[in-house]
Amino acid sequence: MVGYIRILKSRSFSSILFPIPSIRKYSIMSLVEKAKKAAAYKAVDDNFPPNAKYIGIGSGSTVVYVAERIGQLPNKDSFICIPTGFQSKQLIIDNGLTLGTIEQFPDLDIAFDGADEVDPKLSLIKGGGACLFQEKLVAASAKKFIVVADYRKESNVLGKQWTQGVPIEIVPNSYVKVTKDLKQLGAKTITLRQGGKAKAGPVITDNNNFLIDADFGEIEDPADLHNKIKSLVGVVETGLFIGMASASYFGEEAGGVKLWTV
Ligand SMILES: O=C[C@H](O)[C@H](O)[C@H](O)COP(=O)(O)O
Repeated sequence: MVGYIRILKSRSFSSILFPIPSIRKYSIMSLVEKAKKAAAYKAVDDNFPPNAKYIGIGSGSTVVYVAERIGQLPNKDSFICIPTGFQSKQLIIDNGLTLGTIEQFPDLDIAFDGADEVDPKLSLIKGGGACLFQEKLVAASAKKFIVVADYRKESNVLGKQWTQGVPIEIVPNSYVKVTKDLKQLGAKTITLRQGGKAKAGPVITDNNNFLIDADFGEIEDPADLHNKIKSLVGVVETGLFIGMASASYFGEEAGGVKLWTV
């Protein structure tokens, strides 16, 4: 949306139009950013276990605020943070937290992560940032898994808000076969995710794999769909996270934070 500022020149009363392309965009973005930050801070404040030793830190733009809040804790030297990918590792380092690996510490007290879409049973679509496999490994290793998101992620049925499709991590040379198999499963569109301006060719995940986005429309039975996709040869993991999260914090457009639990 392009806006304009009209400058009146006092002498001639003629006017000049200057484009202000981003004023509206900035105000919307700052609302979303505020919502993400509010959700992340509240999620950490409500859930961070006082004597926690091992913490999973997810990926994406909302988790940035989780790492920031955890980095403000006075006892931040007393626990170890386990990342879900490259960006997550940087967040841990940049916030002065102690970095560990999931191989060293496979039993986590809690993990925090973002989501692309959340339904009332706390089934999730994740992987919009191509990090789903390590995210699922970390979430599955945690006693408690908490989601942080903004209001755009709330949904009554998965596939309604996140319309670009279910992210699926696959072994690279299987993409033609998996694409055919996903068609058989009823996917409406199947896209091998591309790097866009940043890279000619497909996105490569932190695990050196490819990513497919498969749009199944509204997903009535996410667990069933996950199981069917997961059983295809070549599929490493799906972005459907079922029965893993215990709470989801949503920063609201009007301010405040909404909590969904199961
Ligand atoms: O691959 C990326 C992850 O699943 C993210 O947690 C997810 O895409 C949500 O990211 P954001 O907080 O930026 O919306």
